[in-house]
Amino acid sequence: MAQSTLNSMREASTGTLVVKNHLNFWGGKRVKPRQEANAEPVFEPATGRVLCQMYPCGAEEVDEAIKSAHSAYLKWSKLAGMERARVMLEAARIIRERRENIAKLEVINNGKSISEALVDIDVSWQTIEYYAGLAGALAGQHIQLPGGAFAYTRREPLGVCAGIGAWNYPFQIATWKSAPALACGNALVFKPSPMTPVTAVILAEIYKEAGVPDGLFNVVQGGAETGSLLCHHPMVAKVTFTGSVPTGKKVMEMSAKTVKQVTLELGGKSPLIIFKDCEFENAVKGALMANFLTQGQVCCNGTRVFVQRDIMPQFIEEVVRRTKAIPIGDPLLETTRMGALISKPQLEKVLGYVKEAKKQGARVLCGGEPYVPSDPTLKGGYFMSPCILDNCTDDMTCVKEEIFGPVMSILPFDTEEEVIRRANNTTFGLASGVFTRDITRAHRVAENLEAGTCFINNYNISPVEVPFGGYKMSGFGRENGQVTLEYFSQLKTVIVEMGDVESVF
Ligand SMILES: NC(=O)c1ccc[n+]([C@@H]2O[C@H](COP(=O)([O-])OP(=O)(O)OC[C@H]3O[C@@H](n4cnc5c(N)ncnc54)[C@H](O)[C@@H]3O)[C@@H](O)[C@H]2O)c1
Ligand SMILES: C[N+](C)(C)CCCC=O
Repeated sequence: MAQSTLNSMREASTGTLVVKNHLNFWGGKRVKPRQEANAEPVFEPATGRVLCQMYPCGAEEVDEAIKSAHSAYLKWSKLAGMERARVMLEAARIIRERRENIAKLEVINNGKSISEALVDIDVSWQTIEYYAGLAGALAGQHIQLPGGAFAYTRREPLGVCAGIGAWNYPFQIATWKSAPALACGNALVFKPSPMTPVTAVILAEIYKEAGVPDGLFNVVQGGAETGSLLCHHPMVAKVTFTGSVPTGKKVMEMSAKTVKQVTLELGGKSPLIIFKDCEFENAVKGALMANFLTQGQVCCNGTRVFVQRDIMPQFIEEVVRRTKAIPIGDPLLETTRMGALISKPQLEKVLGYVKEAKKQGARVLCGGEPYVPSDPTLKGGYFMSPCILDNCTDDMTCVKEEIFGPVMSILPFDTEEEVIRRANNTTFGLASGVFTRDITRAHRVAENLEAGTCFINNYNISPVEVPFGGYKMSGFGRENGQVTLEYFSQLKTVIVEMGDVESVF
């Protein structure tokens, strides 16, 4: 089934695909929506055309998906780690084999360029492969106690977990959540963003084809209401959420009612600090990587670019020159480097931020305008030209708020002490970056920045082996890396007496 859906992608081009298959998945198969009344159109960002309809799941459907997950969990959790690993490795292999077609479908639904989507799909199978490798290594401790008694700990799964995803990395988010969850012996019910419903169900089909029990990875479609049903459900042990800060707060509040564990991967307004002793060419490339991937719709983007005053003129000249040269257009073309934003409202919101920045005194050095590609198919797409703002100050809205679009704000600084204070002056704390040739300074700055990640002399790379997550209001818990196993498992202590019970009674 997965293969036949994906096979149709070979011929698909921008503006041609219509998705008609059911997008819910539980009990090991696609499930017809129960009610078609609340259908929401899903758009192809590059054309503005309707790609499919999304039918939100109601309480009965969510309950069915969770019960299906629970019965799969009872079987899956009894397998040895190595047995789970074998199935997961097969899923990773299938994704790798079908990477082009999955990436194409992702592009059509999300609007990002195919060159980026291919990387996202590669990161996805690597994530599953990585956690498959760790599944067999899950282990407890043995603790010797007096009189021959001893204790041991068991690392056990949590049960049924719920995943709620954002729209910027639809397939990758589903794998970042499912791979560690499944490796630890859990089942997952995943709700993608209502704007990007089409690729999570492909992942569900691939897991099934690889041999997971029916119900182990399920997809329920919907928006806030469906998400809140997951957060309230008594059979859900944990919610792993990726999205905005306001929604994250609600997820935490709802989950508290039944004391569910929560992981929150939220937004950011990350600082990127460029010292005058940097390797200049790399710093400019780093600033572009920090701002313009996925049309700037990246949680960890370094959108506050602090540049040491001495190199400001050269930096501006070069970063603007390169930004103006970014090829915008049909995201399925290999030469395109910037596709379309996710939706018309998102495009308008981002353009609104640029307008507001100008009103507050920022200067637009390039971009910040709607962009209409010459290809007539793309006339209704949600494109804009990547924007660089200077003359910015720390109190401007464009410098304080997460824009989630291709808008870089440049801020001059003089000293290290000053820039660290200003970089930390935010409620967010997802990521940060520093470019310098001074190794001592690099580590000192990394230590002092209040963020879950600090990139030194690069930006926005995320190897699956390293933990990713926020400080402050950017959330808590981690994805990727070994540590994430701790967020998808719980520790049981078993105490064993080898002698007689010494009773005080
Ligand atoms: N830290 C990370 O790893 C990371 C990654 C990607 C995106 N993000 C953040 O996500 C945001 C953009 O994504 P978005 O617009 O999809 O975010 P969002 O908060 O609007 O939605 C995220 C998800 O939550 C669901 N949702 C909305 N209301 C809900 C409710 N009341 N209960 C339960 N679920 C609910 C949505 O349907 C969607 O699936 C940005 O702030 C970005 O920084 C963070
Ligand atoms: C893969 N990146 C670029 C590090 C993005 C991770 C997910 C954030 O939105």
